[in-house]
Amino acid sequence: MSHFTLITLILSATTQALAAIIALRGLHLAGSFRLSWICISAALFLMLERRVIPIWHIYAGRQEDPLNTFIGLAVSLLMLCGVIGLKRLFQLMHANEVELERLAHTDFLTGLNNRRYFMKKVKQELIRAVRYDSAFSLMMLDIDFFKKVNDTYGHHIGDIVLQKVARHCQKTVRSIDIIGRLGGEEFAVFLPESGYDRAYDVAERLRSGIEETLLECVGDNLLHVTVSIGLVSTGHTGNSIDELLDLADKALYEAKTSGRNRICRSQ
Ligand SMILES: Nc1nc2c(ncn2[C@@H]2O[C@H](COP(=O)(O)OP(=O)(O)OP(=O)(O)O)[C@@H](O)[C@H]2O)c(=O)[nH]1
Repeated sequence: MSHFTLITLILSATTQALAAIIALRGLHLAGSFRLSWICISAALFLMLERRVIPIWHIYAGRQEDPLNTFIGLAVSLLMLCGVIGLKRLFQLMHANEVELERLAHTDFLTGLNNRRYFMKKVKQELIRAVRYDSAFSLMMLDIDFFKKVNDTYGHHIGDIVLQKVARHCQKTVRSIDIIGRLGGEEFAVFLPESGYDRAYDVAERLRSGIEETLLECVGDNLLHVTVSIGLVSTGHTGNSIDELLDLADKALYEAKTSGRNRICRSQ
């Protein structure tokens, strides 16, 4: 190996090792992959250039040529960087997958389950409820005169109201309850192991809690909203999720037409 090749290799190896260290501190997927690949290729190249350097010779004290010792150490370092880089790459890929899955299930504005995922989870719960003949309830909740909020304060404030109502719902229900944003200003909550009385209590806590809460989102002005709720409870055990939502929607419509800020039950 000529002096020129050697110096070029040393410089390139040092640069790559430094770049790999930077990469390990949070570089994105493609960068991490490229750097690991470069480190490992550089290490292999160095090994082949010296006709395969047995690294363990260095540690066993059998390597006498100082150049070989140096290249052996460079190979070890590059290999190490490459392996750590690969490990980081797999971690990033896994984190990306988890994040993509989360995004596919989540409503971007409120952080609740989106409609599709809500339906999927409720379908599973329904199968369980039918099998064990257990009680359940489903409620649909809609913010009253929400168009007026948007028209008066703007869409941005409307979004904040949606987020605050979503947070209130999340805080009020149990962790086993399934809550989702069906779209617009409409939310749904599925309550496993809950017959009408228990579900009505929860619905009333949601309704009164939102009515009493003054939303601090319009500068110094406090905003006040109410919700209407349609409730369907067991007795409809044989129904599909679509049929249940339809029943809850009809009850919600009744709550809207009979004055809003109230709970109506599906008959
Ligand atoms: N800020 C905001 N507004 C939304 C969003 N999605 C839907 N809306 C608005 O929600 C409003 C819904 O209005 P309507 O369906 O007339 O219902 P409403 O005014 O709440 O009246 P009632 O339901 O009958 O009490 C519309 O103005 C939509 O533009 C959203 O993500 N953000």
